[in-house]
This record gives sequence, C-alpha cells and structure tokens, in this order.
Amino acid sequence: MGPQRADLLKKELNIFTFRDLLELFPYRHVDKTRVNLIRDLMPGMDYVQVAVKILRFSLLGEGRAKRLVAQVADSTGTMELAWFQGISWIQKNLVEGQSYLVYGRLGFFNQMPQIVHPETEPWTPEKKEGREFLEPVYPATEKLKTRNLGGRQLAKLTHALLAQIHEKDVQENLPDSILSKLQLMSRYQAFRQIHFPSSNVQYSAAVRRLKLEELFLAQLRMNLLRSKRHRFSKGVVFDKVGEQFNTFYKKYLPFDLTGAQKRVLREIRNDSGSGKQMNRLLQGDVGSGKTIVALLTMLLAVDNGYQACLMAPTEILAKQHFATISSLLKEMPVNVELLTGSTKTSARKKLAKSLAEGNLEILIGTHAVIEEAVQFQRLGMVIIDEQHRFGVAQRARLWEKAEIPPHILVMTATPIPRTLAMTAYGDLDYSVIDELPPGRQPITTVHRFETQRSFVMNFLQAEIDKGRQAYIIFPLIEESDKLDYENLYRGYETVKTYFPEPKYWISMVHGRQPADQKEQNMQRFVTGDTQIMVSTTVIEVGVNVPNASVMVIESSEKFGLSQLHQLRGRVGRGAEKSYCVLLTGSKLGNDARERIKIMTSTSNGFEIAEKDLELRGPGDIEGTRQSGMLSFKLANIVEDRPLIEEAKAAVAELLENDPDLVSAENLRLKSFLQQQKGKMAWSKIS
Ligand SMILES: Nc1ncnc2c1ncn2[C@@H]1O[C@H](COP(=O)(O)OP(=O)(O)OP(=O)(O)O)[C@@H](O)[C@H]1O
Repeated sequence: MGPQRADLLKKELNIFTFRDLLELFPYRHVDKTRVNLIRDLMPGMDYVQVAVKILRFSLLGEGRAKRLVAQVADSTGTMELAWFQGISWIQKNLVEGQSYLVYGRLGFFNQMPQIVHPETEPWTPEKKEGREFLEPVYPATEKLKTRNLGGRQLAKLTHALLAQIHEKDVQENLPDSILSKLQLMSRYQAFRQIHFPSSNVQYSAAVRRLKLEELFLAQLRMNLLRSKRHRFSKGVVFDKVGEQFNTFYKKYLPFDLTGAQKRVLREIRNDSGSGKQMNRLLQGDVGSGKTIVALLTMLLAVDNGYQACLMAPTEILAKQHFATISSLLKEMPVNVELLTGSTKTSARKKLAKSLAEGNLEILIGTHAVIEEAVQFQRLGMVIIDEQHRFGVAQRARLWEKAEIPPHILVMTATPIPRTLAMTAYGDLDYSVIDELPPGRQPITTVHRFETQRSFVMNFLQAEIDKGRQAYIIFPLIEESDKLDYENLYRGYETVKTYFPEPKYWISMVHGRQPADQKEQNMQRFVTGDTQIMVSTTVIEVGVNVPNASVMVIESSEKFGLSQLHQLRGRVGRGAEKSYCVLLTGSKLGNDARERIKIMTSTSNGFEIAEKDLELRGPGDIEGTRQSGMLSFKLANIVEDRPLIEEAKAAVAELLENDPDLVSAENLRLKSFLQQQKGKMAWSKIS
C-alpha cells in the first residue's frame, strides 16, 4: 500500500499497524458462497447472487428516470439489471455476451426479477460455485469509500494480510489454562475466523473468544490497579473513633442509623484505618441517607486531627448540605464553612486563612473548593457528592492538596447496575446503602394524560390544602433552548390560574436565574413560605424537603428512566404518603410507554437502572460515557452479561493463584498487558 492510502487509513480509522487492521472487525458478513438460480428467485429474498450472461443492454427513460438496463439469463430464466448512475462506466466495463457473477438486493419490476446497482465480477461457467468464503463487511467512512478504500478494499487488504501470516505471528495473550478451561480457540484462529469464517459455528466461536479476551483483559487490568493501590498507595491513618464522633453519635444524631448505614460506616472506618488510601464509591438510592454517613465520616477525620471537605455538584446542593450539616453540628465545637463561586472575596480570604492554619475543620462547597488558592493544612478526607458531575481530572487535582493523598469517598444516588459498576468503577471499592430509613411509605406513581390536567390539579389542591407541598417539573433538555423556557413560563402561568395568590404561593427555579434569586426561591419553598415549586430539572439531585409529598412531571415522556427516578426521589422523604404523577401527551412511542410502565411499577432504583441499561444501552448511562471504560470493540455490556460473568470468574481464579502474574504460564499475559499500556499511552499523545 502506498503512503497516501496508508495515511488515509491512519486518519480515518486509526489503523497504524497490521494488528490494527486485524482488529478492525467486520460488522456483518454477506453470504456469496451460494449461487441462486433465476427460476428460484422469489419476492422477499433480500440479497441474492446469480451467475448470468449479459444478453443485451438498452438505454431507457429521460432525465432522472434515465437508466441502463441489461437483460441477463442463466440456464433457468431471464432477469434484469439496472443502473441509474455510473452508466458510462458500466457500458465501458461490462460486455454483452460475457458472463458475470452478480450480487445485490432483489426487487421485482413488472414481475420481472431485477437488481438495481448490483456488484459484478467476471465469471467463467466452469466455476460452478460462488466465493469460497463469507465476505466481511467493514465500517468504512465516506471519505474512504470515495478514495477507493471502501469496505471491499478493506476486505481485500485483510484477506491479503491473513494469507501472509501464520500462527506464530499472532501472539497468544491468554494463558493455556484459561484457553482450555473456557474452551477458546487460539487468537490467531479467532482473527482468521472473525474475518473470513469457514462456517457459522466457527464465526461464533471466534466472536466469543475475542469478546471474552476483551472482557477478561479489562477486568484483569481493573483488578490489578485496585490491588496495586491497596498495596502501595500510602494513606493517612484514622486509627481512632474519638470525642467528636462519639459525642455526636450519642447526643445529636436525630435518628438511629439503618443497618446499611452502619455497615457502610464500618467499611469506611476499616479503609481509613488501614494505612492505605481509601477510594470508595458509595451508592445509595435516592433518600437512603447518605448525608449522615458523610457527616460521620468527616467527624472521623476531625477526631484524627485532619480536615475534611465535602463537594457538591451545584451551588444549591452545597448550600443545602451546609445548612443540614451546620445545624446538626450547632452544639458541637467543630467549625464548618461554605465555599462556592459566589462567596465574596473578603470571606474567601478569611476562609483560606483559617483553612491554612488548620482552624477550620470542615469545608463544604462546590468545585470552587479545588481551586488552587485553597490550601488545607491537613486535608485527610474528601467526599464528592454525585460523582458524575465531577471529571476524573478534577478529582485528580485533590491529590495535589496534600502530601499524602486524602481518602476519597464518592457518593452517588444514580444507581449503577452491578455489571456496569464492576466494569466502569472496578478500580474503586464499592459500598451500597440498600435500605431505606424506617417509616417511609412507598410513593404511589400514576400516569395521566395532559387532557386530564384539571383532575390532577384538583388532586394537587387537595393535598396542598392538607398542608403538603408540591413540585411541578418541566423538561428542559437544553439549558439554552428558548422553546423550553417558553414552555416553562407558560406552564408557570397556567399553574398560577389554578393556584391564585394570596391563598397559594409559588416558587420558580431554573438554570438561567442568577444564583441569589434561585437560592431565594428555593429557600422560600424549603421554609414552607411557598407551597408549590415550579422547576426545571435543576431540582434533580439531592434537594431535601420532607414536607413535599406530591410531584407532577410534565411531558414526562421526554425524560429518561434514571432521570425520572431521580426526580421522583424528591418526594417520599418524610412521613406523609407521597404521590408522583407522570403527565404525558396522548401519543406515546414504544420506548416512552415502556419507561412509564416501569416507573409506575417499581421504585427500586437498582431495578430501574437495570431496565434503563436494557432500553438505552451503556452509552447513555450518565457518567459512564466519559469513563471510556465501557467502549469495547466487540463485547456489549448488556447482551454479553454471561460472558462478563465468565470473564470475571476466570480473572478471580487467575489472581487467586498468581496475584502478581509471575508464573511462567502467565508471563505472556503480563507482557501483553505491558505492551498495551505502552500502546494506550502512545495513542493518547498522538
Ligand atoms: N437512619 C435514618 N432514619 C431516619 N431518617 C433518616 C435516616 N437517615 C437519613 N434520614 C433522613 O432521610 C432523608 C434523606 O436523607 P439524605 O438527604 O441523606 O438522602 P440522600 O441519600 O442524600 O438522598 P438523595 O441522593 O436523594 O439526596 C433526610 O431527611 C434524612 O434526615
């Protein structure tokens, strides 16, 4: 291949080496091994291949209907081929009286079998059969197609490459024990068979081998990372549970902890006392009580002479955490401060000083906390709420804030299905609060059409008149979308007509408001001055108003499952019976109907997350997209769960027997991983 085409392959498909070419997998195969007879052609056959002689060409039609038609025949009948484009090329290259192998999608025109724009190649009648292999189809880009490097040429290249290499050229990377245990074909065979399968059975075996390899290596890498961290990363040691923790626990804790909360605290204490750095993901469904776990964890740091900080994704949430935590700690000799983007410079300076001097024990804030000017004296514990809003890079900056890296606890209310968590966050340790505080009543969720709006409003009114509060949520897909805002304002006006002042008061909150206005409206709802909160999804995470017991979600067909679940989690946080009404238009697509059905039938976040994964695939699960961990070449995290389990078991067994991969049998695996590491780092730079 000349330098120009090689360059194109690099630019368009990231193909630099022979191996890259082998790893460009076909997304399907076409079966050109069989030759159909014309008399057997029937409507509904889709793609067919025939071996025919061209009887005569005729040029028909005018303008856009202008076409070249060839009458062709085999020994069993006649049919037509037609071209609307590239006519002169065809006239030059196909010859009357010659035989061709013709492949394409079968149609019928005036009851005559016809193929429009067929693929053709010269054919001699001695060749009874078609090709000897299934032809692979590759994902070529438009640019490649126009430069004569389309799918067919890629197939030719791969075919030529495979003809030149042998078993010894494609190093096996999996240990023999795994190959025989999982009954996998060799890597070399797998590459051959995935491109040019000798049968369907062989093809499936090749795909299975390569998928398992991907999953096995990904999980192995995660496991090695984690155990490396466990063994080598030094962390600050919290070896005691001291006065602040105990005093708070005995005197000021407003309720008994649930079993799950206690368990998670134990896990955190074990980690942070071990001398290793903690890196833990804490998942808890909406309303499961993560805040108190965060607070007790921070007190643990304080008792051991360290500072702690809690970061939230939005200003509203940071303030809410600050309000909750400072009020819980108001009788305690522990200093807590708030730092957000809107903290005034003078306050900021004061705060920075007391942080640096070590007088301030707990800092709560938005990502303003990780700005360079903020220096802690002894930062020992960082808690990040709602991790998916923080980038990995932002997390890494925390390391620079202390000599020994602080412990990190990442809290998320987005339940991540187990398979995903395992694959995407496999390098973090993992805790779950899988139990709701006692006394919660299940939320009743119903679906209503917009035409039933006045019934819904009447219901809302009855609840409000009982002293409850309500949310009305409008979809806002794009914060910048003007139309969405118009809907919101119109909606607000409509709500007002049902709930006139001064009997009722309404707060409105959305992403475009100045921070102080947003805060003020929010605060009025929190304190109960307003009974209704009209809001966009800025309310989605973490807002805690236990007296709010009804939520109406407008145009709920526009939301994804996880988001609906998050939103609904804003109600049902107190002792009152809570309701969620999903309003939709009258026409619903299948997916939307399915989502509504799931929402009305379960309130278990983990169950919903599983369904969401099935409906949307992993690409859309929040927070996993950037992680890059889930972009497998072949494996699919939803469909290939059994393979994921197989790979996981194999990794566990391997590491149990040889945790450092030092045995002779595992050396090739180890060196393969090291090569890969080099390759990955390199491709990032380029
Ligand atoms: N063990 C408990 N017993 C009784 N109530 C509790 C318990 N733990 C937490 N709560 C209360 O439950 C409510 C929800 O707790 P919290 O705000 O911590 O939830 P969360 O896990 O942060 O949920 P979200 O992610 O939805 O914000 C709060 O009002 C809190 O005071």
